[in-house]
Amino acid sequence: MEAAPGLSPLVLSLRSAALAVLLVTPAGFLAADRVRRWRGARRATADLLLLSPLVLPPTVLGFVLLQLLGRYGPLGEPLARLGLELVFSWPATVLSAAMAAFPLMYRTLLASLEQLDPGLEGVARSLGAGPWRVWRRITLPLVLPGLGAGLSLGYARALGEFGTTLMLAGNIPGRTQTLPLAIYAAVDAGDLPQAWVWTAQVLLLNGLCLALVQLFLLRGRRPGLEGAAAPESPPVPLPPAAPAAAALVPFALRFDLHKRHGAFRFDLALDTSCRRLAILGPSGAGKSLLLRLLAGLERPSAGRIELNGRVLFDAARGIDLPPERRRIAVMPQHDALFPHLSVAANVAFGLAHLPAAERYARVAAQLAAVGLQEQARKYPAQLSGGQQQRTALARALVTEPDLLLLDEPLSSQDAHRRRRLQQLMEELLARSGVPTLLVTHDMDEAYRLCEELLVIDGGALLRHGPRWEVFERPGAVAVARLTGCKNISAVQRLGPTRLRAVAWGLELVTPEPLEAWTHVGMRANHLELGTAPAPDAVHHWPCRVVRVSEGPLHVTVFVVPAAMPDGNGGREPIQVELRRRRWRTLAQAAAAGDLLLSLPAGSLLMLR
Ligand SMILES: Nc1ncnc2c1ncn2[C@@H]1O[C@H](COP(=O)(O)OP(=O)(O)OP(=O)(O)O)[C@@H](O)[C@H]1O
Repeated sequence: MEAAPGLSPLVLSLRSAALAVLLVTPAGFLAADRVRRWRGARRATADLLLLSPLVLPPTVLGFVLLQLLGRYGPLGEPLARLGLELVFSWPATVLSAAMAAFPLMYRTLLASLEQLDPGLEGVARSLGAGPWRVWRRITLPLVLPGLGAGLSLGYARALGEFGTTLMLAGNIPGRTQTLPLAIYAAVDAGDLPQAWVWTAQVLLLNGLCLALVQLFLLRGRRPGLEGAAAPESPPVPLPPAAPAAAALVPFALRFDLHKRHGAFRFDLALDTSCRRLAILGPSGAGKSLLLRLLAGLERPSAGRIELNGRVLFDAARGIDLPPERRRIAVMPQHDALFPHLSVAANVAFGLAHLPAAERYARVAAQLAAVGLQEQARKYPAQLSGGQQQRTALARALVTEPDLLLLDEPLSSQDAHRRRRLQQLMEELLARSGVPTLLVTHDMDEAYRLCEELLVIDGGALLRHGPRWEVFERPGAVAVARLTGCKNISAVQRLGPTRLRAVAWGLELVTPEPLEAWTHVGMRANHLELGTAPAPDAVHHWPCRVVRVSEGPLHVTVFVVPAAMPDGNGGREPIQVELRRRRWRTLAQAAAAGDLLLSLPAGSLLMLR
């Protein structure tokens, strides 16, 4: 344990600081990785404790350590019995330096870890990577610049440690006299030239460390990967569709999930064999939470998940397969591509278990399927938004998962790109036959891409059924609204099949007895405007236009029944959606007040 007498302060300092940062690196990593997942009081307390060596006077820290580790201290005594005496020996200089370096290492790593896209690690797990591989291939490379900066800062701080070292290790020349102590001793002895020699060494070393910090911080910005984003490439010509082999494999998803997040309760059960299911719901309904629970990225408090007969989770039987064993791929809202890996490496990430030749062939085929062969060597930051989405889709599909979870995959795209990506997605999903759960706010997307709709709100099921049925018979006001019905009114019962729609002051005859219905709805694009009643109209009313909102293709016309006074008596206007061309032919009649509003047969939604 004892250093050979006569070691120079420079060597002693370099050694203590190096051993100190070696000690605090894993500790700082573990602490930062743990604390980044905490919030609130737990987080604040941990931060306070872990950063305290930074703010406590070093002599106070040294004194406390001396009391703990001294020969008669609560830790020193058992150590002494083992023949280990820490105080006033060179290991005490290492410990003192470690106390100084730890908070800087911890803080720098925490900042780096918090800058990581939280979706990356989850996506990597869902692609079959275990926690260790995720750490090695994703987390570590991405926090490497932060780690480098933390090491340099910690080393610089450890080199300069004085107060704690003096208290705990003493100032023993050749054994515990590090550079700061040597400067103090030289000044004390009036040997200023010697003090300057040591000072120059400290300044040089610290300067080097700080230069390294800057270098690492610059590397953290990865200028090499931030080339100009590519312009959107032309539409992808897909080869003729081959029959989807995977579509022949029967699909069955059964779950009954329960989870609480504070006041939010999630209780949802489903049994489906539909290969394309869209999940609709307002913001905060629990859509993303459902995907996280299914993928194993969050643990339900109770329940069961069964996919194609495989039990993925069963709280009662203590089964909880980790995400990498569920064969459920996730594509989150913001594609979560691994920024330090090329397009090809991103796509290959989930194929690590395959021999290189097969992996290469599968990646090449998948890149061709999404039209990205030319971009294989590029990094995500060099791609356009649409290309990034295609890469994320390719990365998920290439693993041939049993289930693909798409969380608003196109929400960040502009309208033009969105339509093209939608088409591509429709083709790819049909061709691959991979069963898909799609979370979306876009009704059109849900209808085009999926066969069944699941409507949820407040963590509970509102409606589940084939898409046409949910659209045509939504049943509940919330479902009608969520599926885009813009005209909804409470009703007043006038007879078994007669009612007044209160919001519009209109009398209506219903196709079925009123029963428990409390509201009616009329979809804007089902209603018709014209100078004569529509041929299949069950109701028509003279109406007056109160406002027109023009889109590039469609026009929303707000009308009120003509009989109503100006200002429509506080009643709501009815929205009618028409193609622009059709509206142009009606403009004159609208100006003359000759318009009729028609409700075609079968268009009245009965709601409760
Ligand atoms: N880790 C968490 N801690 C606390 N609350 C959470 C957590 N995860 C989800 N919640 C709560 O659960 C509810 C559902 O969240 P979720 O993200 O699933 O909504 P969503 O339907 O996907 O909404 P959006 O459409 O806006 O993405 C929200 O009220 C949210 O505050």
